[in-house]
Amino acid sequence: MERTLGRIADMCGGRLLRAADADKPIAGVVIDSRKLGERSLFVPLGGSNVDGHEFVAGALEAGAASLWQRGRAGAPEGALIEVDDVLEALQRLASAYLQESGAKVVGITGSNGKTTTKDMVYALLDTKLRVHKTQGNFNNHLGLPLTLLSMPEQTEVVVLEMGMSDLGEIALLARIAPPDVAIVTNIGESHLLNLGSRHNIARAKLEIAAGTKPGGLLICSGDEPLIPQVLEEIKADLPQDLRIFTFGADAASDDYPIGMKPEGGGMAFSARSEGEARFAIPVLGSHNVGNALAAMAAAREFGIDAERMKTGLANLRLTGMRIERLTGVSGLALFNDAYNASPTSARAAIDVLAGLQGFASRVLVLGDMLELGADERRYHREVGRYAADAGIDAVYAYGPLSADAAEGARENMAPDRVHAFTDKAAMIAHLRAHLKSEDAVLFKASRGMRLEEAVQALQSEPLTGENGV
Ligand SMILES: CC(=O)N[C@H]1[C@@H](OP(=O)(O)OP(=O)(O)OC[C@H]2O[C@@H](n3ccc(=O)[nH]c3=O)[C@H](O)[C@@H]2O)O[C@H](CO)[C@@H](O)[C@@H]1O[C@H](C)C(=O)N[C@@H](C)C(=O)N[C@H](CCC(=O)N[C@@H](CCC[C@@H](N)C(=O)O)C(=O)O)C(=O)O
Ligand SMILES: Nc1ncnc2c1ncn2[C@@H]1O[C@H](COP(=O)(O)OP(=O)(O)OP(=O)(O)O)[C@@H](O)[C@H]1O
Ligand SMILES: C[C@@H](N)C(=O)N[C@H](C)C(=O)O
Repeated sequence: MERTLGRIADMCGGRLLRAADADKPIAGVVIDSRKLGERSLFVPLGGSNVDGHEFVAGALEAGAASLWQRGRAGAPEGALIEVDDVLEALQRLASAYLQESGAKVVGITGSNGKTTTKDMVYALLDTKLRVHKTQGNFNNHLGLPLTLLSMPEQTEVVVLEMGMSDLGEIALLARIAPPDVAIVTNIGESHLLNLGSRHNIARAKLEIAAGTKPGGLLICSGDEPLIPQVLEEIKADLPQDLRIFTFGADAASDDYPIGMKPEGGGMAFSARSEGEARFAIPVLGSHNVGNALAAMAAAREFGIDAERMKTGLANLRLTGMRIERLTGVSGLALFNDAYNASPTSARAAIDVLAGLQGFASRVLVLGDMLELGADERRYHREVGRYAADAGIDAVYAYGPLSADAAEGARENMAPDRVHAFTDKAAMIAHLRAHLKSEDAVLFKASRGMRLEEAVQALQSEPLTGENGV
């Protein structure tokens, strides 16, 4: 974003403290003073360690401009814009910049699949349009505005992940960036701790529908009964002429896969919406075919045809740690699905593992699934039982909650095939001593468990058992 400081003051609802700075050229917004340049606008935010205002004087000395919280003492001399609330000013600036750019908005929310679907929508639109997308997981009240402010001026479509962990959060994000196309991937159990019920998760997610532009398109799962139920409850809040397109497993939805099968390390499928065309995605899992159908529906809205869809999906570059296939030095097949976990995504991961062919053993390493609220132990036990019923050959459970997953697995697995740990190093040592190079191991846990550390260990260290190499 390039604007004069005076224009930025107008865009964010602030007051320029020195009129002489009105024509100062600004290129880019930063929230970390260690990354600014002389044409930056520094936005000082509070954090768990320090308040960014402590770095404003240094930013001005470096030639940058800065926001300043109205009423805060000690404002240094320099190119300052005084605002009522720094975070709100950042959000207003981002929204104003989006409106001035004229870019269309694809907003993506859901308990699981936001990042994956974002990457897919980006890959499809990028075959024809100038597209910008959320980097990593920057999907909240701070990440979304920063995504917008990093958007090139000529962007035609911006693809935004919209995350939440409480009611009202998606509504805020949709106010900052009202979607032309809104996607709700699924309603799972993520953040049940705050929301209390899946019904409330659905209400929180469908705030994106209420925030969509009149005549806009809502693309959502047709397999989730809570979605039509909540849409009926909130129909008075929905925009005029909202169009709804559903994707799901069968003909109960507007679109569904035909002839879906694992192929070449990913999935191949046709779609009811695209006739005889065959598509391929370089990632396993029927749930990722569902994500692809949602992404294709969004792309269709922007005139992307089947040939471009084939190209875009084939060239998909998926953000890491989403069933990411890796190989250990021993030749062991590793599937790193350790970015995050909830019961829905854990079951999806187990389905992928159970469907793998050509491996001596299929091993699940399951870490705790966090933020699930009062029923967390039951959810873990049910996932462990699900793994046993799916025919997984061995289950490693890591973390205090995963002890319940181990109990659930033992309901239908030999006890010597189920191992529970609270010490990551001990689990890694046991894995290295008992895995064979012909095995496949899938890792699944919430972000807070940092299970990727076990993936990295098995990727870089040899196996030590009698069959290890
Ligand atoms: C404000 C900020 O920058 N926070 C980040 C910062 O946090 P920390 O508390 O450590 O900051 P400090 O106290 O160190 O510093 C305060 C500020 O001062 C700046 N500063 C510091 C030193 C200096 O010399 N100069 C400086 O200018 C500094 O830059 C600070 O601004 O660092 C953390 C570690 O890197 C970051 O994690 C933290 O970022 C916060 C959490 C954040 O919200 N970041 C967004 C960009 C973001 O989108 N992060 C996503 C995670 C989003 C997420 O969790 N989404 C949920 C759903 C939504 C939940 C919602 N309720 C919520 O609250 O998020 C999901 O399930 O997906 C990400 O990074 O993945
Ligand atoms: N439609 C889906 N149904 C179930 N699980 C899914 C689905 N899509 C992705 N997943 C799984 O959920 C996990 C997270 O995927 P992804 O990062 O794309 O979702 P997200 O919504 O961005 O997650 P988070 O909210 O934790 O950032 C991965 O393990 C992935 O395999
Ligand atoms: C913080 C939120 N984005 C998240 O990832 N929560 C999971 C459950 C975790 O912290 O592990």
